[in-house]
Amino acid sequence: MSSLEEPLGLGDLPKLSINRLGSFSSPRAYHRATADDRNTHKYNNSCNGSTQIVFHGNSHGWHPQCRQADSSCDAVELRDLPRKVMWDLPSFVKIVEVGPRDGLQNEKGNVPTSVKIQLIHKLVAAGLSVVEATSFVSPKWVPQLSLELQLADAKEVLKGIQQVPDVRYPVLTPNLRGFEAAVAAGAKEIAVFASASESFSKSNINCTIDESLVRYRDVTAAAKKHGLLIRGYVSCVIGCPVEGAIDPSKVAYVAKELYNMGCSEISLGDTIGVGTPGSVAAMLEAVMSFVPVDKIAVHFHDTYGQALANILVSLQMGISIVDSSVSGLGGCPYAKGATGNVATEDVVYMLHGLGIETNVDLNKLMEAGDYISKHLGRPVGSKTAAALRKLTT
Ligand SMILES: CC(C)(COP(=O)([O-])OP(=O)([O-])OC[C@H]1O[C@@H](n2cnc3c(N)ncnc32)[C@H](O)[C@@H]1OP(=O)([O-])[O-])[C@@H](O)C(=O)NCCC(=O)NCCSC(=O)C[C@@](C)(O)CC(=O)[O-]
Repeated sequence: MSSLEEPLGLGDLPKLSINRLGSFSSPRAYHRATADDRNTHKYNNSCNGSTQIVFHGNSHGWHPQCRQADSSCDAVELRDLPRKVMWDLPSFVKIVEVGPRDGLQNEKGNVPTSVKIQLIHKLVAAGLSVVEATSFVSPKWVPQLSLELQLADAKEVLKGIQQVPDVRYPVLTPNLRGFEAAVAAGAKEIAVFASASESFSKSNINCTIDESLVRYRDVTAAAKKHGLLIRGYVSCVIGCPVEGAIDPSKVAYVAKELYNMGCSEISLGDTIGVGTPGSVAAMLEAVMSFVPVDKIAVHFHDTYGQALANILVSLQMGISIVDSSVSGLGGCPYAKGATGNVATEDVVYMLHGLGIETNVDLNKLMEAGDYISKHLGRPVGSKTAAALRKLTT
């Protein structure tokens, strides 16, 4: 695949060249089931993944039953289905808001520094505890004027934020020069960003994957010396605009290296948004062989409208950190055609609908979305916000 026109199907996935994990089940979910449930095999799935649920009509109505060779699995009551499908979900999800950086870096017109600062304040007021603030990258090394315009004021943005205790404001640093500038501006958390695609690594940060890892070893060592938290990104975890499908083992390799050099969170970016739940599950399975699940974040661009489905499958596999962008702002200046991140409002709406806590106030979040959309002169990019606004106006 050399463009965004064809979706990546499961059949397109390259073979894994690493050991696969046996199971996704989280111990939390097992504990959540009652002892009775476990004894009657309702939760402790004895069907070993070969189960098919079939529906049988009888005098009691429609009941799904497990169809399997050894028939050791009890019939499952229909009323248990929602619980069965949702049993592995976390009770709390931490949302990492990337709109002020990942979102605004792709805007063509200039966004004043004061608007960026105000946006960050509004996002924090909505309850978001991690807001990626800006990026200390080279203003010279950009394919579009947008990035230069949007990130030239990184220092002013970081200095201008009234930082709230217990809120994290990570900033992107591609090298030691960016790291030093970030520290001088008061950064307490940095993010390094590598790629699982050689082509994207070259176009984004002008070096090979291995060269970037050498560079990030210096940056992370310096960050640890300063006692800073470090986030690590892997881009193009499903597909690359040039190389097409990316082997999950490549993603796992880069994620493992970043984790081993001290990144406390590894964010897996579907930069061009081509992933579907099947390809995402295979990629996560590979990464989870090397990085603990509670250290993994998912970062979906919504180019093909797959982001919420991909988030759901990630949650089912035990992930509880999700990156998103208010009003779906963004794109990537190095990935032509890719749209913004999944909208934070839509993620919050889905999570709350699933009974998952986020500590985010959806109304206040929509105010932040209205604020930036108004400034950019366009309608809000969140379906949830658009629908709820229609109801209230
Ligand atoms: C990595 C480099 C610097 C290599 O770029 P290079 O040209 O190889 O670097 P260099 O060391 O040769 O420096 C070139 C010039 O830039 C200056 N320079 C060098 N570094 C800095 C710096 N930190 N801050 C300010 N200036 C800097 C440096 O001083 C020099 O200036 P000159 O000597 O010619 O006057 C460049 O390629 C770069 O900045 N890339 C960043 C690109 C970017 O920001 N991409 C978007 C973010 S990644 C993303 O969006 C994906 C993500 C994270 O969201 C996840 C996902 O969605 O998948």
